[in-house]
Amino acid sequence: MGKERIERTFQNKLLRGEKLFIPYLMAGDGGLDVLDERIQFLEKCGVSAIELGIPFSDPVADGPTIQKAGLRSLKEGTTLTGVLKHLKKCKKTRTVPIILMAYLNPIYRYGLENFAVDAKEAGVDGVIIPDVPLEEEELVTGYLHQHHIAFIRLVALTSSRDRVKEIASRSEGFLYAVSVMGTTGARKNHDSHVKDYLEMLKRYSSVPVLAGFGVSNVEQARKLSYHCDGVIVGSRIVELFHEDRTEEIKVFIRGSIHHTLEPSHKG
Ligand SMILES: O=P(O)(O)OC[C@@H](O)[C@@H](O)c1c[nH]c2ccccc12
Repeated sequence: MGKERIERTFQNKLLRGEKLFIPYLMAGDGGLDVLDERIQFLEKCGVSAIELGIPFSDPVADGPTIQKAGLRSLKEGTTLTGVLKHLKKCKKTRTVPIILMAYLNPIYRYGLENFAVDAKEAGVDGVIIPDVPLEEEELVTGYLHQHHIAFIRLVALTSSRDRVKEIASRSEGFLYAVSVMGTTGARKNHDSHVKDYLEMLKRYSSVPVLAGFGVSNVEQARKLSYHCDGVIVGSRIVELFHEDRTEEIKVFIRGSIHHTLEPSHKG
């Protein structure tokens, strides 16, 4: 359960020579009824974990695709409470680790301690709260740790080396390497210095490093994964589910994970 489950699952895949792939889903996009079916589909595709977003009215880090999905989900009446209840109901049939992604506001309103208790009960293994900076993280990490939930940290291309070292030394589950400047959303390509950034993170981090933001095809996933442990894909997956193009999701995931001739190097 929790942090250990994420780390064990990832380690097993890496040892088999697979790259990691974490798709992002907006909970409640298409209604909560389709959530379980989508999770099961992604499990069958061989994903390493699923990042499940809680819709929020003011998603500062999100680009247009995820913003729109959030609005659709809010229209369906999705709440954090509803998502946790749903996850709890379907807990037994799931095998893949679940990482909840929420802005601080809904969690704060829920109550930090209640959130940790209920998330644990619902089978949540890790949490990403992008608007909690390093300096404030103790606000949430105490409760999360009590319930063995991983607090997944993000680093940005603009983070200073000292900050990167500090974040990497605290990281648990995996380290989320934000690989573009700006908001979430598909991009044509990544800056050439991203590979140096990923390799630097690999040197400092004791947990797997995954690159996210702007990854929208197999070629990009492979290129980035070559320099780290895998990728996180949001906007493209959200779009393909919305358009019912599930076959393309399968091709994207399978093509991204089974390609490791060389393992990423660790210093
Ligand atoms: O959509 P992209 O560019 O593929 O990026 C992943 C991203 O969507 C997902 O991890 C995410 C969605 N909302 C976020 C907010 C902050 C950090 C990460 C996220």
